[in-house]
Amino acid sequence: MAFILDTIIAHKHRELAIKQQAFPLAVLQQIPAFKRTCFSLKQALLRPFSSGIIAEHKRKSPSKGYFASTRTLEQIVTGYAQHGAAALSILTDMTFFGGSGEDLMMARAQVSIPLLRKDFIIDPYQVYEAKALGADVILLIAECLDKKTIQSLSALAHELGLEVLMEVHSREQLDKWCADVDLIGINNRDLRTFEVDLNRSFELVQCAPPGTPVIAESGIHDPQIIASLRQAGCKGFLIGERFMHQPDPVQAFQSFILQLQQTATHA
Ligand SMILES: O=P(O)(O)OC[C@@H](O)[C@@H](O)c1c[nH]c2ccccc12
Repeated sequence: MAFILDTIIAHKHRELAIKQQAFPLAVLQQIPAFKRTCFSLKQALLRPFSSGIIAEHKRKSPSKGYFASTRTLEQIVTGYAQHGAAALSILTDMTFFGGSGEDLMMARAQVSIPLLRKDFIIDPYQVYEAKALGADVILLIAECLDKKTIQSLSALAHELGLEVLMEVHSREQLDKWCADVDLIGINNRDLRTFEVDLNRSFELVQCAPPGTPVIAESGIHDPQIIASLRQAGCKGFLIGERFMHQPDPVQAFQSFILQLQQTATHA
């Protein structure tokens, strides 16, 4: 059986062909968001007293199915921003994660903090699209891309004023880093087996290129672990399920932030 990641990428190629026909580049470039000035995720994470939390809007996942949240995207993103999220991650993949470009556009209309377009980017078209939908940062998953492609997609992102988050899951993938990569994400979840191991972040943060802030991604459920990850050198913490799995993700986020503040003051 093919791994899910291979299935997703094959699907992205088909989706791309259809989208490029329906919305040619010239059309994307006419969308007002295409001309906006982006927010910097790098700066948001390095700001003193930043919570460092990048809260993710995710409707479902291939491993968990639909999440329990009963709130609208608008309620969720405004709540996260109001209660101290440093940035938001918005899933735009529809088939496997239930998201869409409209989700990103709706989030953009609600909040003025950095937005990460969470998708499987394999082609320049998707970088233009990210800008037109209102994103500030794109995700490049090292597992799916060779170094040359990471270089060219990152250079294009910078041309459009977007930042680049390169996601890795192994020491070797860090070698795909190039100067246009602004942030490193360490995914604790193996995208091939779905296994989660928080030690990935603790191990790989030590190997990250200096000057490129590191974000620990996936499987973070406990505010206490954030203090340890921070001590190890992580500047950002990408959290989805922990909140989306609650009927009221905003309330869950708020009490998480409170606990986080308490652990910080007792440290
Ligand atoms: O829901 P979690 O375990 O808190 O994880 C969030 C985020 O890290 C995860 O959704 C993710 C990380 N990298 C990805 C790449 C594609 C899709 C999803 C992801």
